[in-house]
Amino acid sequence: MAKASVVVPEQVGAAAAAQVGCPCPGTTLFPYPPPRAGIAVRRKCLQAAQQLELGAGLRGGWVESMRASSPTHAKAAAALAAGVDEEHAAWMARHPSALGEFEKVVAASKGKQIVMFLDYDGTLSPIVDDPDAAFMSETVSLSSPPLSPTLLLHSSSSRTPLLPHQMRMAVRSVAKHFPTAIVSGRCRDKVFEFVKLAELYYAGSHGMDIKGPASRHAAAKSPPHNKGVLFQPASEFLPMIEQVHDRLEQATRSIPGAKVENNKFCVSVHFRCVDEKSWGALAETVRRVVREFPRLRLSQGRMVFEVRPTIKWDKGKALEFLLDSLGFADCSDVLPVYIGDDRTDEDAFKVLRRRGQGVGILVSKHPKETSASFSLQEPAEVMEFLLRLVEWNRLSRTRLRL
Ligand SMILES: O=P(O)(O)OC[C@H]1O[C@H](O[C@H]2O[C@H](CO)[C@@H](O)[C@H](O)[C@H]2O)[C@H](O)[C@@H](O)[C@@H]1O
Repeated sequence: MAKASVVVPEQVGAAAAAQVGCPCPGTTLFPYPPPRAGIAVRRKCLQAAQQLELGAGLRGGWVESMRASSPTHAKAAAALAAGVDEEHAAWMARHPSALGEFEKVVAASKGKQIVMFLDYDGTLSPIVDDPDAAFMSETVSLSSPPLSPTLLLHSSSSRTPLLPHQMRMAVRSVAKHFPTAIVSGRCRDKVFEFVKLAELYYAGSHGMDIKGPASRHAAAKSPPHNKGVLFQPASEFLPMIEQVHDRLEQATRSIPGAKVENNKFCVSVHFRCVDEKSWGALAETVRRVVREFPRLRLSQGRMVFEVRPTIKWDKGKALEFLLDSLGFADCSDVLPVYIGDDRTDEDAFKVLRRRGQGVGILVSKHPKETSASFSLQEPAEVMEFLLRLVEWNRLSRTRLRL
């Protein structure tokens, strides 16, 4: 089987890298150059995060790692080092904008079926303080007349703020053209409540809860062996997750701003609204509780601790499972496109790299270590990218018919 469809922007990056004096313009995998103190700071933070996961960190290490998950802190750390702009330009050379390199992305899909994988928080919805308020839509009913992708494309490219319902319309349009899955750390029901599109695949709890389209129309279009797909590799952990959730809620009650979220097969402990002075105490509390459950592990996302089963399952495995379910196991004529913003999305980016197949796009305004090939700055750009894909596919199909 030929697997030649991975899109790596080296050629694009090399010229730009030369311009900004990047020391290793030809590197292919994990090409992030470490020349500056800002990077060293983040590397230290990353090591601290790994220590945290292993449960071997010192209190200072945890707090550093918590700081690294806050863009404002990461930015401040980078600003301490000289040449922030240069660092950013070098990073962009490695991970060019998927909008700027749109033609290159779609060229890779020639003769292939695009399959879309979309993270939720920070990708389809902007990051907000209250996790229960990360809406895609709050004011416009689903019965509102749909906006055409072309209209949306024009309104989004003018950089006006996103209307709350526009992203849902963009995802709906994309799902009409390509099989589309939402892959989220949230529990499946909750992410469905936000997205509200029955025609999509949903992989909640970091991929540990996968379900196929609920709408009859979409289910009818699914491959026959995949109707009603439901996969829950961590179901035996349900009682344990309930227990750890209750323990964490009780143990963190005295820390103002801490919020524990039950995501069914995993638990999130948020510290976005916790005073930085209490971060050390919170990290220690969470770690103490998780130690009571040797079959659970601790990792970190964007200002959040994630507690989950030790099983070898993550967003990357979910991506592979979904490709298989869609009938693309061992196929060279498929181009998975994964868009995400968080550390947990790196598992999926790594799978694309390993398979040598697909397009990984990191959503970030700031340089980050990543296995993604391309970048987009924020959800508004994600929407623009989705709409361009729809428009491109519509035009290509029209051309084929002529
Ligand atoms: O995989 P994702 O869909 O990106 O989910 C990861 C976590 O996202 C949510 O938390 C994040 O977004 C919140 C709302 O913007 C923000 O307040 C929080 O600081 C972020 O970490 C969600 O609440 C978590 O349960 C997910 O695990």
